[in-house]
Amino acid sequence: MRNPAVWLPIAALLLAFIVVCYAQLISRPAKYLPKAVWALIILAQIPIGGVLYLIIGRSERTTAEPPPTATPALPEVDRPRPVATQPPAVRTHAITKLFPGDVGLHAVDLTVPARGVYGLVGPNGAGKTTLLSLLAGLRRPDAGRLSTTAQVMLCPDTPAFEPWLTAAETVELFRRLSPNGTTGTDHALALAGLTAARDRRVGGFSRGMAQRLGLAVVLASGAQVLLLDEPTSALDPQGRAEILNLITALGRDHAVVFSSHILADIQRVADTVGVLREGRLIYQGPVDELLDRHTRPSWQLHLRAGADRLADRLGGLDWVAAVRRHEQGLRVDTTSVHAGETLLPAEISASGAELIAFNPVGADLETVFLNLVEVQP
Ligand SMILES: Nc1ncnc2c1ncn2[C@@H]1O[C@H](COP(=O)(O)OP(=O)(O)OP(=O)(O)O)[C@@H](O)[C@H]1O
Repeated sequence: MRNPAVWLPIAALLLAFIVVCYAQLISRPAKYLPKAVWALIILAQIPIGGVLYLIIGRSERTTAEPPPTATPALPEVDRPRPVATQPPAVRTHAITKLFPGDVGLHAVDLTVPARGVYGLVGPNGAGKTTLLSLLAGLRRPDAGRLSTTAQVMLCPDTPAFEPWLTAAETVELFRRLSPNGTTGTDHALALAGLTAARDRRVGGFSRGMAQRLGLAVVLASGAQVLLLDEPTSALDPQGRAEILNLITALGRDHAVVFSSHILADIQRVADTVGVLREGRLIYQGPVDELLDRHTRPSWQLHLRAGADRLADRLGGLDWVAAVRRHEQGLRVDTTSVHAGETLLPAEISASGAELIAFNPVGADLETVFLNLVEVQP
């Protein structure tokens, strides 16, 4: 090896290999570790470090980077509105992921605004979790493309952490893995409502506390796109209200994608909604627009007696769209407000039903969702 004719070409090859690795590191997002750490590994473990980086550490240009860190500002704010002038934070083009039985996702075109809360809804098995895992880069699509302009962080519905770490150590770990960390661990824990549990081991956490810890980790990561898979599913009513307020505030500075079965929560905090059914996105747009477009005039009738008689009578009328029984009486959908206001009282009177109260029903996402999911072919 003392002969320069032997080691010089080898050294030149290794140098060229390192240059190639660094060029890739600069031009692409890195996976699993921050870029600075990969840079050290490439240099310290020639050439194994470079090979390792090229195989597992190099990310596609279109997928999200691992979580960085920054302090999310969380002022008390009104419901956020999407910023139309900024490019979307995430966009998918005909993204497809199929599992045996032709289930999964079929050519979904999702557009998540740069700021605001995007509510993702759909019945069980509609593909919400699959879509979120594709957005987070945890799964590769079978077809289609995904583009993001910002870093993405996913909080699964049942986050799992090392049981022997405390809550503070867990958040601190994620914070330190992020290269530009400025978010205080205690601040993130406080926002997620875990200050009192900061020094408790995570192994003893309830499901609701684990969900809160997942949110604290997401906050400490500083990612700009936050994917929250059913973040309130294990929380009590007070906890739900707290987390919904937090999500609302986060939507001012972040793109938050929030999946839930609790449609009242989505209606409360989301400004954009995407409805998935059997792996297809059947609606995407402002929540208010969805409510306006799909809500029929509806009336709540509180009856002391005669509900069945009245329901039979209304069933055959062409201005009545639907009649549903409930404990206290009937809910009647009409084809127009005018019909409900003028014709319905006359029918109630003619049927002999004993009316206690007659109220118009406000537009609610749950009813619209059920109509969309059941009625659409
Ligand atoms: N790893 C997998 N292997 C096979 N099938 C899968 C896999 N992951 C998801 N699926 C199927 O893909 C479809 C979508 O599942 P997904 O979990 O994304 O739905 P979801 O909308 O999140 O449901 P839920 O509301 O019940 O959580 C389902 O039919 C599911 O059975």
